[in-house]
Amino acid sequence: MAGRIFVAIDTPDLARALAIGQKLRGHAGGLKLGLEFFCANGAVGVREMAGLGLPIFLDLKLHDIPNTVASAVQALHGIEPAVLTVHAAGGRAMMEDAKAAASPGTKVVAVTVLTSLDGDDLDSIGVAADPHEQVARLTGLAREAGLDGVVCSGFEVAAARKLWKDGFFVVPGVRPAGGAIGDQKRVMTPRAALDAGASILVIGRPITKAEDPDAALRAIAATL
Ligand SMILES: O=c1ccn([C@@H]2O[C@H](COP(=O)(O)O)[C@@H](O)[C@H]2O)c(=O)[nH]1
Repeated sequence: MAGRIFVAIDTPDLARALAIGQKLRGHAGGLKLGLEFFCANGAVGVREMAGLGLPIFLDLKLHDIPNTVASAVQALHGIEPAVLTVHAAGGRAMMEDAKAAASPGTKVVAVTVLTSLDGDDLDSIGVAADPHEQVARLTGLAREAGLDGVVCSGFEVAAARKLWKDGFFVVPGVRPAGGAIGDQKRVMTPRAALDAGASILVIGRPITKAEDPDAALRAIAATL
């Protein structure tokens, strides 16, 4: 079950990222690298992390006009991550072009509603739907665009999977029972998120900020 945990290595420091990745390589299902890491280290840093031998999830959350996103995805061909994110709010054409530009071995998944947002946040940016409705809407759009799956919270994943039985569902906003939530708002435990239908879990700080990240990962895996 630990193989379904992708650890978010959110640091601009390549040496630190490599050190954490090295500690986790025996138990993590993969490593997720985001904007913080990519802005500091680029493709060269991603290749170094890939050298640890774990699948790489490149969480760039691309969101721009279709041509720009497709060109950015094309520019990643030397990396070929296992998973790449775009924002579903970029629209159907953007998602179609992102998928068409990706390497065949890369799953392209769409972020629906960030797990750091709740209904009030959606309201404040002019989205009348609640997170549940908005995730369902964007999941349908991502499916129509030919993507491989979506990113959503554990609260929406069961309904999203009903809409897309063979979709790939990435669930961040995951915390062990009683763990600090930080900036996340729609949070679920790892066990509950898998039971609800997550394909993989993304977990960052509860593991990377622990004194012993591998022990923290194994403790979470033991709850699955
Ligand atoms: O809706 C989303 C999409 C992506 N993320 C990313 O997942 C990790 C979560 O890290 P934690 O430390 O476990 O909170 C982080 O890299 C986010 O960029 C997300 O949280 N929610």
